[in-house]
Amino acid sequence: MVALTTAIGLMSGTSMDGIDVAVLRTDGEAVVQQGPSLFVPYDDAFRARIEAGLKTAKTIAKRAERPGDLAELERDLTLRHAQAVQAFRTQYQDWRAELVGFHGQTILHRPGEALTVQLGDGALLARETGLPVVYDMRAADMTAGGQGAPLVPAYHQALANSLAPDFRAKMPVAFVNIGGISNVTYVPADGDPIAFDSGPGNQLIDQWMQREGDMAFDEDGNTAAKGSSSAKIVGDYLRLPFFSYPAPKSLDRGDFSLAGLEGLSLSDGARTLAALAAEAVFAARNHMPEEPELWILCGGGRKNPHIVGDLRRLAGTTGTVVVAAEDVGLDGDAMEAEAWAYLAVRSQQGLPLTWPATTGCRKPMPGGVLVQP
Ligand SMILES: Nc1ncnc2c1ncn2[C@@H]1O[C@H](COP(=O)(O)OP(=O)(O)OP(=O)(O)O)[C@@H](O)[C@H]1O
Ligand SMILES: CC(=O)N[C@H]1[C@@H]2OC[C@@H](O2)[C@@H](O)[C@@H]1O[C@H](C)C(=O)O
Repeated sequence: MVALTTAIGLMSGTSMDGIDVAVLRTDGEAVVQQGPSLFVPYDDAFRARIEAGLKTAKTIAKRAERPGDLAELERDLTLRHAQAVQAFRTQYQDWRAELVGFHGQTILHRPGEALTVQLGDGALLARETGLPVVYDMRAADMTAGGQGAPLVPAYHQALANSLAPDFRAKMPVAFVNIGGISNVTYVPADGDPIAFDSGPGNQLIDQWMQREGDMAFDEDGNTAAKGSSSAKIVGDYLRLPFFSYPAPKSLDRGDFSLAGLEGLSLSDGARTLAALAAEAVFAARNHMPEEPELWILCGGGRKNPHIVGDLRRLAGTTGTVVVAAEDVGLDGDAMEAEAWAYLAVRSQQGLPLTWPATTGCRKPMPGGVLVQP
């Protein structure tokens, strides 16, 4: 009989809006059973501390350095994750977790310098929760020449293989995570997935709404609904060198900016950036060997009807179909946290987390650091 591990996954993404918690029971190969999930938001003050931490992090030259108040921020962030685990276990007592997969918070990502920094103290989390913790899952990939991101493709591949027969018949499929940054995973019928970061997701929209409208994000695309998009500005973004770099490739949060939108109204800016998010995802097909038959959307951007509508229109021009994760029986909010649970189990078993075609590593790479409580 296959041994199953029940693992909790914890993700604090580039949107810096809070902690996603999910639980999974798996053998590290096929997904066996997804459990419940929980989102624990950060308060505004803590979010502002992370934002400030991103600036401080720019001075980091070696990944263990914690200049300024980053050590204190790392401790507080870890304690918040411990509280999130506690809240989750109290709410879902039937799911007795044996392991935690801890992503932490990326504060710096410079793949060209083999430098990626995630705040998150695995040993402290293990002590606080009393559970073994796997963390620091990006570093090993970088030592093997990889981008250190994205890591979710291993899980996307397992999900693709567990789709209902109707959807499996649609291989190749592309999973699209529209978070702060968007990343795509192309899963062929046979062979390893191809993956890379595809461009800005919600991050520029969020920055625009915060700067111009004093709102955290464009909820349900309500602001964009009053505006129209500028094809010229979208085109200018798409001509930036990133889009023609070969895959695999990955992005840091600071790699795209709002420069170029000056003078636009709040609603025109929101609409233009939604169009950009959709075009950037669609442009990912330029790096795929075949047209995916199905695009499966996850992450917060699937709730912006303009991003989804534009992507549907674009996909329609190639006869391909766009669905939300929920349409194929998956949870588009919990998927990243689930992935961290899945990757933790793979890490514990010494299985690869990344492949040459997902991050550019020289050979399939295991990764992650296991700490006992
Ligand atoms: N109802 C909604 N309408 C429009 N946009 C939404 C909605 N809900 C969430 N979003 C967008 O989704 C973002 C959060 O997405 P998500 O949680 O997938 O990001 P993340 O996991 O932090 O990012 P990443 O995957 O890059 O690490 C929010 O910042 C917001 O821009
Ligand atoms: C360095 C880092 O944290 N990258 C994140 C970020 O957010 C989306 C995209 O950029 C992806 O590369 C990655 O997260 C996902 C979850 C991943 O590693 O698969």
